[in-house]
Amino acid sequence: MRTFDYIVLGAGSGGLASAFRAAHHGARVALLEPGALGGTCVNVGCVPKKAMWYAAQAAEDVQRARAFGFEVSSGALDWGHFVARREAYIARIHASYRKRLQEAGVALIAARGCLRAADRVEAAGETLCAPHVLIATGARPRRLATPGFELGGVSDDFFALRACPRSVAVIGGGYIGCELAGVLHALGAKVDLYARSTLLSHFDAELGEALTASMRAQGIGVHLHAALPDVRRDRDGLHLEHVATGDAAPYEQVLWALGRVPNSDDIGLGTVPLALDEDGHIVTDAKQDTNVPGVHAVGDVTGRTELTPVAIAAGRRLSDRLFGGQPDAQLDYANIPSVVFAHPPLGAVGLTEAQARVLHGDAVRVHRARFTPMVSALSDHPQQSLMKLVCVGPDERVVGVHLFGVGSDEMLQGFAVALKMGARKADLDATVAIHPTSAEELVLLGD
Ligand SMILES: Cc1cc2nc3c(=O)[nH]c(=O)nc-3n(C[C@H](O)[C@H](O)[C@H](O)COP(=O)(O)OP(=O)(O)OC[C@H]3O[C@@H](n4cnc5c(N)ncnc54)[C@H](O)[C@@H]3O)c2cc1C
Ligand SMILES: NC(=O)c1ccc[n+]([C@@H]2O[C@H](COP(=O)([O-])OP(=O)(O)OC[C@H]3O[C@@H](n4cnc5c(N)ncnc54)[C@H](O)[C@@H]3O)[C@@H](O)[C@H]2O)c1
Repeated sequence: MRTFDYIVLGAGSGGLASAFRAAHHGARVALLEPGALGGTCVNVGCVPKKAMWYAAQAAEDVQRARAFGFEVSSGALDWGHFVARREAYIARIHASYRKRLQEAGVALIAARGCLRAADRVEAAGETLCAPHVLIATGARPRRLATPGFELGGVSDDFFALRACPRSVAVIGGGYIGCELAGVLHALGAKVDLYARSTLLSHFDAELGEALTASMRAQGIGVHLHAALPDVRRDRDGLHLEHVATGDAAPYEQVLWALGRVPNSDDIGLGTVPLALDEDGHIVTDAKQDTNVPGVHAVGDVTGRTELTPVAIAAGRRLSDRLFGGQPDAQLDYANIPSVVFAHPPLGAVGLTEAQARVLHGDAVRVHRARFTPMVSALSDHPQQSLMKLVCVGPDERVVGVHLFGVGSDEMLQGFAVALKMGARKADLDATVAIHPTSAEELVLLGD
């Protein structure tokens, strides 16, 4: 039996970050991973998704260049060529992780881990022992028993595509549904998007409305309040049942994007009774501790804001507390910014207007700007931008920043710092604008 200070299940965003930080503090670490290093984000999430988003942006840039007067033709993307580039980039990330783990002295074990006791993990027939065990096993796409589900694919299958499908039905109006619908449309597929309520219903309602209008203006069929369809294959393609289908039907592909389920069902919870919530997430307290002493969890398996930087930050804080002499280290889950890489992108930090009104009633003041960004005006593109500040109280503390439009993805981070520091609307007003940009609208809302 090998003994360590820390055993980490899962080398995704959270597990890797926590393992590196623990090793930095001098802990002897075992890291267990049956799949590719980097987990969801690197292999079937943020990284290949952003690569496809860049390809889609390039397609839009070609259109724009034509509108500007360049003599360029907009041919289709050689999808296979681009995927080879994308995968080469990912292979470099794998190699870099492998090297860094070696340098840090982390014992990487290419096997699935299974809890046998609070301080014991079995992996590839070997028993490992440590006073602290981290579960960072992530999540996987939700699959339903609905008829014909297997005729469609999930986000993992999207990344396995080697050519652009002619027509696609995307089912699910969350992050992944909106992002992949946008990419597929920009790269030449006819796309219909079906959502059971509105798009991005956890975001400020005006952002979802702006995205819906923008997608429709671009030619994506957006079907809101649609029932979950059954899928049937006919000679001419895939048919959806129980919904009024759009122009792109029948479809060459159906893509399900219905959320994710935690990887908590196959890690030995029969022997170590960790508390789960009703969706199977491992319940953790503010310090990432579970109900079983010595067993901790971070990232998607806990269901607490399923984003890479959140898993990383929680994993690092945990190692700082366990091995770095920082007993109070813990992640503040409030005011986490996030971006949806739609076309155009959108992002938000803090409270939506509706949340602020529930909490603060009449003390809420909203400032917004709707405008045509210069790049759209120059190319006669219908794309609009929307920027919205939600403020509270007589001194108008900024409690929400909501952005839709070109550049939002890169613009939000700095405003998230300001919000976290307690910025007032007057602080934004007192900041001199950078001209000509879209970002300047946020400091000119009072003028
Ligand atoms: C299509 C898509 C796009 C996304 N885009 C973004 C984005 O742009 N920005 C963003 O912030 N987030 C994005 N996310 C979310 C982000 O990928 C996740 O929040 C993040 O990867 C979670 O990290 P994690 O460490 O909890 O889990 P994961 O990264 O999923 O890692 C878990 C690891 O555990 C391993 N494992 C499972 N069971 C065991 C076991 N028993 N023993 C050992 N190892 C095990 C798995 O093989 C996996 O490698 C996206 C997700 C998807 C699906
Ligand atoms: N840019 C980013 O940061 C980014 C990108 C992709 C994913 N992610 C993360 O990954 C998570 C998973 O993404 P996602 O888009 O799969 O989840 P999501 O929670 O964002 O959206 C899921 C969608 O599926 C719908 N849905 C769920 N069950 C359904 C059912 N039975 N019938 C009909 N509709 C149903 C929901 O109403 C929702 O619209 C996100 O929550 C996010 O945290 C982040």
